[in-house]
Amino acid sequence: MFIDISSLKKSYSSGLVKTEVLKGIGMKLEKGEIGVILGPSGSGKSTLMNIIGGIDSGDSGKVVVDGVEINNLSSDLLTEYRREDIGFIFQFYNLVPNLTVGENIEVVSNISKSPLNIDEVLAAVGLQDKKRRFPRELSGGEQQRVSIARAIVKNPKLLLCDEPTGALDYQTSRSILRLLQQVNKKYGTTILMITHNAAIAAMANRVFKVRSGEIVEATVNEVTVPAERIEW
Ligand SMILES: Nc1ncnc2c1ncn2[C@@H]1O[C@H](COP(=O)(O)OP(=O)(O)OP(=O)(O)O)[C@@H](O)[C@H]1O
Repeated sequence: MFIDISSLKKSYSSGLVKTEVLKGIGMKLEKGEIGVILGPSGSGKSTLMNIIGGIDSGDSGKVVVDGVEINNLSSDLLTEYRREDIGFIFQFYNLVPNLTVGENIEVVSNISKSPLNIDEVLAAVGLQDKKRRFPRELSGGEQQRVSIARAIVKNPKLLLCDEPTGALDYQTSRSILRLLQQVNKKYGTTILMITHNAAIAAMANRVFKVRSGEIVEATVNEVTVPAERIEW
């Protein structure tokens, strides 16, 4: 099992008030699968994903990714895990505004142990002719493609996507989802994606419904739907 989480708990305290955000999460995803996390605002989706990505840590429970218990890693090893193994994609693309498309990808590839070729990655996201543009000269969908290229250039084991289509219109969203599916196929990258949009679940191998810090339903799709055929 590539991701194997059990009894994961996490609370945040402010003053005397303690809020339990994750109340004993259990979740499994196989290598090469696409998983979708669905749930209302504030249910704990981003907290869960941030713990899986080594940005945040759980209070108790086990989080095993590719055989490594990441809750026990030293801070140096956790940094290495985040840098080498995880690609992050967010709703707002977080590109560096004064670097070109090529340079935005290069800064990540430069610090990676076994990066993919930048031009190959740009071609994979359909932006080979935009390498010298700046982010402000691109549409939202194109900027998200750059952020996907930046995430995959390090050839991560796991791609974590937090509402990757949240800021995009319908057609652009579908093309981004299609691209993520293509990345999953081409590079065998395991993908875990948060969304509010239940229709997107059809493209996933596994779907996790989160409510108030608990997984209330985990389903396996025997057949997945190509993103271009999903409608909402
Ligand atoms: N650093 C923090 N300190 C205190 N509370 C936090 C912190 N991060 C998250 N929370 C709280 O934890 C709860 C879950 O937040 P989280 O961002 O994980 O939810 P979410 O399901 O991703 O929501 P959304 O869909 O709106 O992004 C919320 O009530 C939030 O206010």
